[in-house]
Amino acid sequence: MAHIGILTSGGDCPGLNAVIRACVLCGIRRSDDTFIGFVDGWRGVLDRNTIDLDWMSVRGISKLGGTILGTSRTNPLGEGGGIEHVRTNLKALGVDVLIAIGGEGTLAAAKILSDAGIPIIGVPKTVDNDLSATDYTFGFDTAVEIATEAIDRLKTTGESHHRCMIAEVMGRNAGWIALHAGMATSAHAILIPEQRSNLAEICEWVQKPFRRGRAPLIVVAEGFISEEMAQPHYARGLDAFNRPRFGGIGERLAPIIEERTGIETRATTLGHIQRGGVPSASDRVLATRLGIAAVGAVHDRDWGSMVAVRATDIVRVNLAEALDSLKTVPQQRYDEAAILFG
Ligand SMILES: Nc1ncnc2c1ncn2[C@@H]1O[C@H](COP(=O)(O)OP(=O)(O)O)[C@@H](O)[C@H]1O
Ligand SMILES: O=P(O)(O)OC[C@H]1O[C@](O)(COP(=O)(O)O)[C@@H](O)[C@@H]1O
Ligand SMILES: [Mg+2]
Repeated sequence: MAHIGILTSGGDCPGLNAVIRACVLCGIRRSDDTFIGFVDGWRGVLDRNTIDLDWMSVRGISKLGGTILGTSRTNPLGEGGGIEHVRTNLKALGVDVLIAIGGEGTLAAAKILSDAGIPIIGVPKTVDNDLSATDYTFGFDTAVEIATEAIDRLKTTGESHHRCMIAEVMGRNAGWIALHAGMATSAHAILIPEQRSNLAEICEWVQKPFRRGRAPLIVVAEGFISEEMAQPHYARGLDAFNRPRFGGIGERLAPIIEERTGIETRATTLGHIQRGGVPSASDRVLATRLGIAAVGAVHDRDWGSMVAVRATDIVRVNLAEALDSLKTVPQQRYDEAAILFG
């Protein structure tokens, strides 16, 4: 029997609640574990702001988007925090082990705390699917579904008006959402951060389908950098961790494409819509399996590990392995998609 703390941190994504539910139900059934949830990620750890998580409080939440615990991008090691502060607060609350559900930022902080002797198990989450050591993260499938549905809609209005439509999707420095949603919607070009296409070839990919009587469709990832650009487009400054807040590359490209090709062009940024709403069935399943596996890791006292998916299996990896490098779109996956551009 263990007293387990759970937190969700970083950008939210569909499936977080399914992990929380699976952890709590599995822990209670398996070993009479007790649970508390930290409110708003690491912020709740620093402030000792918690809620009790029992059987009733997780009832029916698998299908809910967002996170019942709230989230934030608080740095537990930043101002007002620190390793000893975290250790003291967990001890005061009687927490034996912390399950941290987050992306590369959250898990980087978890790794530092774990190296300092604080028992932590990581669960990977992000719509961006950019975490190493796991084939997929929950939230990604739902984000791709939402983006695909939205882009299908952009296509019908684009076709009616004989316009070029640009759909901008999330993903930070990885092009996974763009690659998958772009392929699913038969985009005429998919622009991703991993590939520095130039404006001349982008315009060619727009003009070719237009000549065939089609409305050109471009799917662009928010972190895309064309050959002509010195850095990714961002106009909303930096976040608390000095990373650019992306968004707006589609709007930036639209007038350039319109001017060069003479084809009327409109851009739509899908933004946070991609992260909201109910998780897909497959994300619920993945999240539930990861939650069950996290409790397994707790009882094996496998501190500093992260549960992950490899093919169809749930495995455990070291947090260090997960943080080794960003998982970006490999050349072969891009080349495969690019055969159908234009
Ligand atoms: N390298 C790091 N070391 C320690 N803490 C980090 C690191 N990167 C990010 N964090 C903290 O974790 C928070 C969540 O990370 P973020 O990247 O925003 O979300 P995610 O966990 O979804 O990747 C950040 O706001 C920051 O405070
Ligand atoms: O919600 P915010 O703070 O505006 O951040 C937007 C960023 O969060 C994401 O949606 C998800 O990123 P994380 O998984 O790292 O939180 C990115 O695709 C996007 O660039
Ligand atoms: Mg992140």
